[in-house]
Amino acid sequence: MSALPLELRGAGVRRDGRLLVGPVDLRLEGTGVTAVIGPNGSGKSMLLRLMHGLERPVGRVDWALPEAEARARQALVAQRPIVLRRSVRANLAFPLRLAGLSRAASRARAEAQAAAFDLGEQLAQRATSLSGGEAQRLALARALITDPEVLFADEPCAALDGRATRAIEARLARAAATTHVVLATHDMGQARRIATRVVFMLHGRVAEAGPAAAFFAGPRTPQAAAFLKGDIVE
Ligand SMILES: Nc1ncnc2c1ncn2[C@@H]1O[C@H](COP(=O)(O)OP(=O)(O)OP(=O)(O)O)[C@@H](O)[C@H]1O
Repeated sequence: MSALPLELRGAGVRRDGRLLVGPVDLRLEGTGVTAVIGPNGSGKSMLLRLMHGLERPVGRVDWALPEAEARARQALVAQRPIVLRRSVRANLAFPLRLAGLSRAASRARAEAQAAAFDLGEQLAQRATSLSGGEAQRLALARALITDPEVLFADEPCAALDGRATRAIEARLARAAATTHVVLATHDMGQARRIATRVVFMLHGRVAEAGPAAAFFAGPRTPQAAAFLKGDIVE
Protein backbone atom coordinates (compact mmCIF):
# COMPACT_ATOMS: atom_id res chain seq x y z
CA MET A 1 0.00 0.00 0.00
CA SER A 2 1.19 3.44 -0.90
CA ALA A 3 0.80 6.66 1.11
CA LEU A 4 0.38 8.49 -2.20
CA PRO A 5 -1.49 10.09 -3.79
CA LEU A 6 -1.58 13.01 -1.40
CA GLU A 7 -4.61 15.16 -2.11
CA LEU A 8 -5.07 18.73 -0.94
CA ARG A 9 -8.58 20.09 -1.36
CA GLY A 10 -9.22 23.65 -0.33
CA ALA A 11 -6.28 23.18 2.04
CA GLY A 12 -4.57 25.98 3.88
CA VAL A 13 -3.06 27.37 7.06
CA ARG A 14 -4.88 30.03 9.05
CA ARG A 15 -3.23 32.24 11.65
CA ASP A 16 -5.04 34.98 13.54
CA GLY A 17 -8.03 34.66 11.22
CA ARG A 18 -5.88 35.15 8.12
CA LEU A 19 -5.09 32.48 5.52
CA LEU A 20 -1.29 32.39 5.22
CA VAL A 21 -1.58 29.64 2.63
CA GLY A 22 -4.56 28.44 0.66
CA PRO A 23 -7.00 27.50 -0.44
CA VAL A 24 -4.82 25.01 -2.33
CA ASP A 25 -5.94 22.10 -4.51
CA LEU A 26 -3.04 19.83 -5.36
CA ARG A 27 -2.39 16.16 -5.98
CA LEU A 28 1.02 14.52 -5.52
CA GLU A 29 1.64 11.03 -6.80
CA GLY A 30 4.38 8.83 -8.15
CA THR A 31 8.06 9.67 -7.95
CA GLY A 32 10.21 12.55 -9.20
CA VAL A 33 11.04 16.03 -7.96
CA THR A 34 8.20 18.52 -7.48
CA ALA A 35 9.80 21.95 -7.14
CA VAL A 36 7.75 24.45 -5.15
CA ILE A 37 8.82 27.88 -6.37
CA GLY A 38 7.62 31.45 -6.03
CA PRO A 39 8.59 34.83 -4.59
CA ASN A 40 9.67 35.32 -0.96
CA GLY A 41 6.70 35.00 1.35
CA SER A 42 4.54 33.26 -1.25
CA GLY A 43 4.02 30.29 1.08
CA LYS A 44 6.50 27.65 -0.10
CA SER A 45 7.68 26.67 3.40
CA MET A 46 4.19 26.82 4.83
CA LEU A 47 2.86 24.57 2.07
CA LEU A 48 5.52 21.96 2.88
CA ARG A 49 4.76 22.21 6.60
CA LEU A 50 1.06 21.79 5.85
CA MET A 51 1.64 18.68 3.74
CA HIS A 52 4.06 17.22 6.30
CA GLY A 53 1.50 17.59 9.09
CA LEU A 54 3.28 20.32 11.04
CA GLU A 55 0.39 22.78 10.71
CA ARG A 56 -3.24 22.33 11.61
CA PRO A 57 -4.97 22.35 8.24
CA VAL A 58 -7.95 24.24 6.98
CA GLY A 59 -9.73 22.13 4.34
CA ARG A 60 -8.51 18.64 3.52
CA VAL A 61 -5.03 17.10 3.40
CA ASP A 62 -5.60 13.43 2.60
CA TRP A 63 -3.04 10.70 2.25
CA ALA A 64 -3.97 7.32 0.78
CA LEU A 65 -3.13 5.71 4.15
CA PRO A 66 -4.25 6.50 7.70
CA GLU A 67 -2.34 9.50 9.07
CA ALA A 68 0.03 7.59 11.39
CA GLU A 69 1.07 5.23 8.62
CA ALA A 70 1.49 8.06 6.12
CA ARG A 71 3.57 9.94 8.72
CA ALA A 72 5.98 7.01 8.97
CA ARG A 73 6.57 7.10 5.22
CA GLN A 74 7.70 10.70 4.92
CA ALA A 75 10.70 12.75 6.03
CA LEU A 76 11.78 16.38 6.01
CA VAL A 77 15.09 18.16 5.57
CA ALA A 78 15.33 21.86 6.34
CA GLN A 79 17.64 24.67 5.30
CA ARG A 80 19.68 24.31 8.48
CA PRO A 81 20.63 20.66 8.96
CA ILE A 82 19.38 19.24 12.21
CA VAL A 83 21.77 16.65 13.65
CA LEU A 84 22.01 14.88 16.97
CA ARG A 85 25.01 15.65 19.19
CA ARG A 86 26.31 12.18 18.58
CA SER A 87 28.46 10.42 16.00
CA VAL A 88 27.58 10.33 12.32
CA ARG A 89 27.01 6.58 12.71
CA ALA A 90 24.58 7.10 15.61
CA ASN A 91 22.71 9.79 13.67
CA LEU A 92 22.19 7.41 10.76
CA ALA A 93 21.28 4.44 12.94
CA PHE A 94 18.76 6.44 14.99
CA PRO A 95 15.71 6.24 12.65
CA LEU A 96 16.38 2.56 12.03
CA ARG A 97 16.49 1.79 15.76
CA LEU A 98 13.22 3.75 16.14
CA ALA A 99 11.75 1.61 13.37
CA GLY A 100 12.67 -1.48 15.36
CA LEU A 101 15.77 -2.72 13.52
CA SER A 102 18.38 -4.55 15.60
CA ARG A 103 21.53 -2.74 16.69
CA ALA A 104 23.69 -4.80 14.31
CA ALA A 105 21.39 -4.34 11.31
CA SER A 106 21.07 -0.60 12.00
CA ARG A 107 24.81 -0.24 12.23
CA ALA A 108 25.43 -2.10 8.97
CA ARG A 109 22.80 -0.07 7.12
CA ALA A 110 24.15 3.18 8.64
CA GLU A 111 27.63 2.36 7.39
CA ALA A 112 26.40 1.59 3.87
CA GLN A 113 24.40 4.84 3.82
CA ALA A 114 27.41 6.83 5.05
CA ALA A 115 29.47 5.40 2.19
CA ALA A 116 26.74 6.28 -0.34
CA PHE A 117 26.70 9.86 0.95
CA ASP A 118 30.47 10.21 1.02
CA LEU A 119 30.59 10.24 4.82
CA GLY A 120 32.40 6.95 5.28
CA GLU A 121 35.48 8.64 6.75
CA GLN A 122 33.38 10.58 9.25
CA LEU A 123 31.43 7.70 10.82
CA ALA A 124 32.94 8.15 14.28
CA GLN A 125 33.01 11.94 14.11
CA ARG A 126 30.62 14.02 16.18
CA ALA A 127 27.91 15.26 13.82
CA THR A 128 28.00 18.75 15.31
CA SER A 129 31.63 19.12 14.18
CA LEU A 130 30.87 18.50 10.48
CA SER A 131 31.07 21.26 7.88
CA GLY A 132 27.79 22.73 6.62
CA GLY A 133 27.87 20.67 3.44
CA GLU A 134 28.69 17.46 5.31
CA ALA A 135 25.99 18.11 7.90
CA GLN A 136 23.39 18.59 5.16
CA ARG A 137 24.53 15.39 3.43
CA LEU A 138 24.11 13.65 6.79
CA ALA A 139 20.64 15.13 7.32
CA LEU A 140 19.61 13.95 3.85
CA ALA A 141 21.20 10.51 4.29
CA ARG A 142 19.34 10.10 7.58
CA ALA A 143 16.04 11.30 6.09
CA LEU A 144 16.37 8.77 3.26
CA ILE A 145 17.63 5.83 5.28
CA THR A 146 14.12 4.50 5.95
CA ASP A 147 13.25 4.73 2.23
CA PRO A 148 10.44 7.28 2.67
CA GLU A 149 7.85 7.55 -0.05
CA VAL A 150 7.89 11.32 0.22
CA LEU A 151 10.78 13.59 1.13
CA PHE A 152 10.07 17.25 1.88
CA ALA A 153 13.17 19.38 1.33
CA ASP A 154 12.80 23.04 2.33
CA GLU A 155 15.58 25.12 0.75
CA PRO A 156 18.14 22.41 1.57
CA CYS A 157 20.95 24.16 -0.32
CA ALA A 158 20.25 27.77 0.65
CA ALA A 159 23.21 27.90 3.04
CA LEU A 160 25.61 25.80 0.94
CA ASP A 161 28.37 26.61 -1.55
CA GLY A 162 28.33 25.37 -5.14
CA ARG A 163 30.15 22.11 -4.53
CA ALA A 164 27.99 21.12 -1.57
CA THR A 165 24.87 22.14 -3.50
CA ARG A 166 25.87 19.92 -6.42
CA ALA A 167 26.32 16.97 -4.04
CA ILE A 168 22.87 17.45 -2.50
CA GLU A 169 21.19 17.93 -5.90
CA ALA A 170 22.76 14.73 -7.21
CA ARG A 171 21.43 12.79 -4.24
CA LEU A 172 17.98 14.35 -4.45
CA ALA A 173 17.80 13.46 -8.14
CA ARG A 174 18.90 9.91 -7.37
CA ALA A 175 16.40 9.57 -4.53
CA ALA A 176 13.65 10.77 -6.87
CA ALA A 177 13.81 7.48 -8.77
CA THR A 178 11.99 5.83 -5.87
CA THR A 179 10.74 8.77 -3.75
CA HIS A 180 8.53 11.78 -4.39
CA VAL A 181 10.81 14.70 -3.50
CA VAL A 182 8.99 17.95 -2.75
CA LEU A 183 11.63 20.66 -2.96
CA ALA A 184 10.96 24.26 -1.94
CA THR A 185 13.57 26.43 -3.59
CA HIS A 186 14.15 30.06 -4.50
CA ASP A 187 16.92 28.89 -6.87
CA MET A 188 15.45 28.71 -10.37
CA GLY A 189 18.64 27.10 -11.68
CA GLN A 190 18.13 24.32 -9.17
CA ALA A 191 14.51 23.86 -10.18
CA ARG A 192 15.51 23.71 -13.86
CA ARG A 193 18.26 21.20 -13.09
CA ILE A 194 16.31 18.65 -11.10
CA ALA A 195 12.56 19.30 -11.11
CA THR A 196 10.20 17.03 -12.99
CA ARG A 197 7.13 19.00 -11.88
CA VAL A 198 6.71 22.60 -10.77
CA VAL A 199 4.25 24.20 -8.36
CA PHE A 200 4.40 27.99 -8.70
CA MET A 201 3.11 29.75 -5.56
CA LEU A 202 1.87 33.31 -5.34
CA HIS A 203 0.18 34.96 -2.33
CA GLY A 204 -0.20 31.60 -0.59
CA ARG A 205 -1.96 29.96 -3.51
CA VAL A 206 -0.92 27.72 -6.38
CA ALA A 207 -0.83 29.98 -9.41
CA GLU A 208 0.33 27.26 -11.79
CA ALA A 209 1.33 23.60 -11.56
CA GLY A 210 2.50 21.11 -14.16
CA PRO A 211 5.41 19.29 -15.76
CA ALA A 212 8.71 21.16 -15.35
CA ALA A 213 9.75 21.05 -19.00
CA ALA A 214 6.49 22.66 -20.18
CA PHE A 215 6.57 25.20 -17.35
CA PHE A 216 10.07 26.40 -18.14
CA ALA A 217 9.48 26.34 -21.91
CA GLY A 218 6.29 28.40 -21.66
CA PRO A 219 4.56 29.26 -18.40
CA ARG A 220 0.83 29.78 -18.78
CA THR A 221 0.39 32.67 -16.37
CA PRO A 222 1.87 36.15 -16.86
CA GLN A 223 3.03 36.11 -13.20
CA ALA A 224 5.08 32.94 -13.72
CA ALA A 225 6.50 34.32 -16.97
CA ALA A 226 7.51 37.53 -15.16
CA PHE A 227 9.01 35.55 -12.27
CA LEU A 228 11.08 33.41 -14.63
CA LYS A 229 12.33 36.54 -16.40
CA GLY A 230 13.61 37.76 -13.03
CA ASP A 231 11.05 40.51 -12.59
CA ILE A 232 9.80 41.31 -9.09
CA VAL A 233 6.38 39.66 -8.80
CA GLU A 234 4.06 40.90 -6.04
N1 LIG B 1 4.93 31.68 12.14
C1 LIG B 1 4.30 32.54 11.35
N2 LIG B 1 3.35 33.36 11.85
C2 LIG B 1 2.70 34.24 11.06
N3 LIG B 1 2.95 34.37 9.75
C3 LIG B 1 3.89 33.60 9.21
C4 LIG B 1 4.62 32.63 9.97
N4 LIG B 1 5.49 32.01 9.14
C5 LIG B 1 5.31 32.55 7.93
N5 LIG B 1 4.35 33.49 7.95
C6 LIG B 1 3.83 34.25 6.80
O1 LIG B 1 3.25 33.30 5.93
C7 LIG B 1 3.48 33.65 4.57
C8 LIG B 1 4.18 32.51 3.87
O2 LIG B 1 5.48 32.35 4.40
P1 LIG B 1 6.50 31.22 3.91
O3 LIG B 1 7.69 31.26 4.81
O4 LIG B 1 5.78 29.95 3.76
O5 LIG B 1 6.90 31.74 2.48
P2 LIG B 1 8.09 31.28 1.54
O6 LIG B 1 7.55 31.32 0.15
O7 LIG B 1 8.67 30.02 2.03
O8 LIG B 1 9.07 32.48 1.72
P3 LIG B 1 10.68 32.56 1.72
O9 LIG B 1 11.09 32.25 0.32
O10 LIG B 1 10.91 33.99 2.10
O11 LIG B 1 11.12 31.57 2.74
C9 LIG B 1 4.29 34.95 4.60
O12 LIG B 1 3.39 36.01 4.45
C10 LIG B 1 4.89 34.95 5.98
O13 LIG B 1 5.11 36.26 6.42
